[in-house]
Amino acid sequence: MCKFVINGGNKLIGQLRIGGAKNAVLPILAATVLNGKESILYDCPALKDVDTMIEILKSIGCKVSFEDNVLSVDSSTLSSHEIPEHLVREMRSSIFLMGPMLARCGKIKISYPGGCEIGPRPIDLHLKALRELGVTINEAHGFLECEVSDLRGCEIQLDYPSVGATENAMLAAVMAKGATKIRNAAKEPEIVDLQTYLNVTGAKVSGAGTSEIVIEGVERLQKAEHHIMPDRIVAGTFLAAVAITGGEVTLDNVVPEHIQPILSKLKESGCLILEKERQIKLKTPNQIRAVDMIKTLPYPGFPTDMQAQFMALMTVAKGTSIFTETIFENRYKHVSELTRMGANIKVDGRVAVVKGVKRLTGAKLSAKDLRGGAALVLAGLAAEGTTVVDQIIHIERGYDRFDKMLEQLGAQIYRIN
Ligand SMILES: CC(=O)N[C@H]1[C@@H](OP(=O)(O)OP(=O)(O)OC[C@H]2O[C@@H](n3ccc(=O)[nH]c3=O)[C@H](O)[C@@H]2O)O[C@H](CO)[C@@H](O)[C@@H]1O
Ligand SMILES: C=C(OP(=O)(O)O)C(=O)O
Repeated sequence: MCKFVINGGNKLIGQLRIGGAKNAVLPILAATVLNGKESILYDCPALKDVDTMIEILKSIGCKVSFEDNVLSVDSSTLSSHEIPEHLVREMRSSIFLMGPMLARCGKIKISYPGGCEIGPRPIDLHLKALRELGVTINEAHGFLECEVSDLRGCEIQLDYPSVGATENAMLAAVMAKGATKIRNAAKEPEIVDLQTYLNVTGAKVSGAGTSEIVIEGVERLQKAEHHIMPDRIVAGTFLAAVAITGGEVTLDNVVPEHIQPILSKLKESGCLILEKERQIKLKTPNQIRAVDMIKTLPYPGFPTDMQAQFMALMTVAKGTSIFTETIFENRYKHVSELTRMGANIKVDGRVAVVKGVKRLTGAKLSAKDLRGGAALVLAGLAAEGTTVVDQIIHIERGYDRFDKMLEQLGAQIYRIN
């Protein structure tokens, strides 16, 4: 079992380049099935989830190569519509294969997806959208067997702006007969990145980034090259990591507009932020102040994927902060671990009250999920003494060379196999 060992107390100072976004590359990788040709993706992060998606693509006959953050997929050799269960169970994002496989082959057999334990994650909205496009879905023994002879454009009203359901519906509709309109669509920047990739292949998608997306079905798609957008959650995580240590940083390859809700809370906590076109500078004040309300919401609200890391920061802030997690039911698994370091946090249902303490102390901890695990590393960077975080397999689902990037800023962190 791999672990991070962190000797806390070093201020993080320096400059970093942020890589491509996990939540953009995963649906785009699934989308590469659609064109039946080559797709070349630049700035792909080397993540466990990306490896899993590559394994899935290979298992259904695609040719894939991945070197120096350039990923190439040739889906002309696609030969199977059955996605191996052990791979599907490794991550939630395997569900993104549904839309593209139905569009390309008219069928898919897939098990229910796995992923981090952050509360129930139903897929009813995905299935409802696919059914509206004409798909027949049989659910039995933990598997979904889906078939469609002709996908037909339709109007889809999402009951909730689910990121994944919006993307799956877009992917299925790209080659449907006629036009599809998705109402109450999620507005996350990663959906705009998916639209950009799809349109490079010749799809006709518009409206991503707003709550209404329109897809005019096309008959065939071309080969494509695309640069994956920068990871806004990785950027936010490094800003919080620097702030918790009282440091100073310049981040390159970030889109300030994508992380406004995070920047706004960092400013409230006293951090000085300077924004340029694709760069952010952060300087920490002598004492971080508590931010009274952090409520997670769909984009452009405060991202649930930054709740844990921001909570780590608030454990050493002056004053009391209140978190409300509105997206996932059980996304406070980092709390019991932070408490072992001396943090003062009380959870009642979806609300967590964090009273800042003077210092955290190093402890032996376990990462229970991706962002919660990253939050423990952040706390370890600020703590007195040594912190050991095990189960880092969760962290490595979403952070490419997390230890090396932190080390580049002056952290004392070691990865032990
Ligand atoms: C790969 C990826 O992009 N993952 C992100 C995506 O996950 P994901 O696409 O799974 O998140 P959704 O937006 O779908 O989920 C939001 C909420 O809707 C619920 N829901 C979702 C689908 C459904 O069919 N039924 C249903 O009830 C979920 O349980 C959750 O409570 O958005 C989340 C919310 O910003 C992020 O935390 C994840 O990092
Ligand atoms: C929950 C997350 O991802 P996923 O949807 O891939 O599990 C995340 O990125 O924080």
